[in-house]
Amino acid sequence: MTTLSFTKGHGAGNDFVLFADPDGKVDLTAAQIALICDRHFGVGADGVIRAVRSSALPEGGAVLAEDPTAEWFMDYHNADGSAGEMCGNGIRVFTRYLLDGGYAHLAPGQTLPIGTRSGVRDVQQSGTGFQVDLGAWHLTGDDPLVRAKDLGVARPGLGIDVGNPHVVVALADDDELDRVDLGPRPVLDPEPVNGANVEFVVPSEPLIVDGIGRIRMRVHERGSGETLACGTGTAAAALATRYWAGDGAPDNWKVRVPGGTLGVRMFPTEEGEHVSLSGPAELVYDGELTVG
Ligand SMILES: N[C@@H](CCC[C@H](N)C(=O)O)C(=O)O
Repeated sequence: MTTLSFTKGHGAGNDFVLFADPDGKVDLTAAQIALICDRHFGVGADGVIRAVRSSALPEGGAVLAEDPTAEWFMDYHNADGSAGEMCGNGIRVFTRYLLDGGYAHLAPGQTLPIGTRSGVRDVQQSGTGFQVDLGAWHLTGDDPLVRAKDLGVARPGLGIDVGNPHVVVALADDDELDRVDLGPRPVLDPEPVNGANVEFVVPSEPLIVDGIGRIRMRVHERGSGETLACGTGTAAAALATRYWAGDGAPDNWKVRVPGGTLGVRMFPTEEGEHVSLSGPAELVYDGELTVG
């Protein structure tokens, strides 16, 4: 039996169980993680985040080679126990957890480098929440047809990688977005080799206000099902909408999701265009759980 002190947190309703394991001694199985995330038999969450020192993990070697100051690694697992490369809401909540727990410090204007399975990600304060540079993005070329319950005919998807894989589908209007049933996992044809998170988007009316693009989005996350928000998914959705909109489309976006609104910004760097995500990060309560 392992007893863990945990904290429950969320970013725009995308919720996580977080615990500290600085020296990498707690190795939960996929079944244990799935039980913790179960909303009836466990704490209930979209994922589990372990705060572990990069130096205590095999994956941490690459992280420390990229940035020797990336002391902390966000060890993220989905609700079914599968490992995720990156979590855009999770990393903001993780930052709040590190700061409130005294594991790290972040002065205004500074950045906190955090290790993830998709590399080092820099986080900084933004209003009452945080902004994370998700790094360089790319079209994957995996553009499957997507079938979802109550949506009628299959729709074309656009594959986008922002550190983890996404397929974005444009819907006609709010009625379609409200109608689609994301309980069952959408069927992708062909299925990308590593699976994908699937985002459904509609443009707001008007699409652009004061130079900022606006869309609504719902998501079915790989390994977690429908969630109230997906940070990397909002970045993929904004990138896809800008791609479809063509020349003159803005680089700043507001993405409305069932759990709130997140900001997305695209900006040039020496290694190509990066995309950043900003939004809230809340810690809700502390508890103790025993896993057998
Ligand atoms: N909720 C996350 C994404 C979590 C990982 C995802 N389900 C995957 O398997 O890639 C976010 O906020 O980005």
